[in-house]
Amino acid sequence: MIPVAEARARIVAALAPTGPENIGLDAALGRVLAADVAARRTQPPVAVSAMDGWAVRSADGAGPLRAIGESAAGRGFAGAVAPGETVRIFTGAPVPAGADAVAIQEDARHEGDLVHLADVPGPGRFVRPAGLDFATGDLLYSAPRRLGVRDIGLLAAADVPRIDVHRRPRIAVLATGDELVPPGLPRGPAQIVDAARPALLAFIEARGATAVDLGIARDDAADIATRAGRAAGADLLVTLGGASVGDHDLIARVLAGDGATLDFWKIAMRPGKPLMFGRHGDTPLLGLPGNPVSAFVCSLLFLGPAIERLSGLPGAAPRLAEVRLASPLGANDKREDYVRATLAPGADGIPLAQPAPVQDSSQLRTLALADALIQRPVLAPALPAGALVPAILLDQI
Ligand SMILES: Nc1nc2c(c(=O)[nH]1)N[C@H]1C(S)=C(S)[C@@H](COP(=O)(O)OP(=O)(O)OC[C@H]3O[C@@H](n4cnc5c(N)ncnc54)[C@H](O)[C@@H]3O)O[C@H]1N2
Ligand code: MOO
Repeated sequence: MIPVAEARARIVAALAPTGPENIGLDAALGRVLAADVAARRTQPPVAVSAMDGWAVRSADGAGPLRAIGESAAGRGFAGAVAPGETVRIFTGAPVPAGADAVAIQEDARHEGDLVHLADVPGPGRFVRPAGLDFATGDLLYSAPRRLGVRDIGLLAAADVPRIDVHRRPRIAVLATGDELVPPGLPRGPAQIVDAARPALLAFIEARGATAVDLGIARDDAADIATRAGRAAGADLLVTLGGASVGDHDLIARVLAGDGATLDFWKIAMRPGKPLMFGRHGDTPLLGLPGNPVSAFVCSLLFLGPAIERLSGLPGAAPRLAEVRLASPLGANDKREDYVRATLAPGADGIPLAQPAPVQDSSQLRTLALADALIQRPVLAPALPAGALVPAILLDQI
């Protein structure tokens, strides 16, 4: 059994980022930049007003000033403002030559051609200078970076309609087990519903990769090998189940006979001990345990970073937050433990974590209703209620 951090490091080190592709901004959300991006324009392109009011020369004082025209957004005033003059101006409109400030209309009285100011703006007041946000050639982003909603806005503003991003990783998923039947189909009395594969497919899509569903293989060497063969060309093959040592746990044996090599098999973690990693032909292979909670926790701790790495990012461990135990926890053994817990608001702002009383790795309900996974390091001592512990928050997952 190797430690969790070492397993993750070995997985990430064995994977290389996918190559670049050029895509439109409309498809950019969640994608990872493969090249730096510079602004292709200056924003704002000229000095513009931040308010509706009057463009003035601040040195003119309260006036009265003579109104000589109008500057609207997208349609500036062609002339210049001479001493004693003003131009009606609106938010986003170019500040005319000669003017150096804007008086907001609430502070101005307009009678015929004459404008009186109740409050005289200082130089630059309510003027957005050219390039306030960015200028042509400014480096906006260094690759790699996963693009969020705000990034789409900035790229659009910078007139960058297309970008180079890493190709979406293609992750092939193969479930195994004679007992598995997809949801909604007829089942024999000892059969169960395949729950881990739909969850895994959803996890992959949620992480910005493309899931390639290879279905459910029977506990049969030929079926497993045939289906695994269809993963050729994928960036990663993820198997589900059959990872342990039982007579019907065939993944390691079948794939080894089919040209797979294993880098490691079994990690010091609960749930998720029988995790395996290696290669099947040219395709990296991640073997997840079949217990659905184990499969999810392994996805979170290893597949997530693997997808990140394939996407061009570093492949970091999930972030840990601090929570406070609502009840005591026993001492831990040699396996790093991830304990399902619900969270309640704590008096001091630190959430109070209540571990589920039973932590069996078959129980999807306690997983779905959990708010956090408390991390228990190897050989952690027993802890009383009130102790602070690290946890992965599940609210975004
Ligand atoms: N003698 C030992 N037995 C087991 C060990 C061990 O070290 N020695 N490890 C245990 C641990 S820990 C785990 S985790 C499981 C992992 O086993 P497998 O990866 O071989 O998974 P299966 O045997 O195929 O299935 C385990 C369990 O999960 C159910 N399952 C499988 N796939 C799905 C699915 N897609 N959806 C829902 N449920 C699924 C399956 O029916 C089994 O109940 O091994 C322990 N045994
Ligand atoms: O690791 Mo298994 O995942 O303990 O049930």
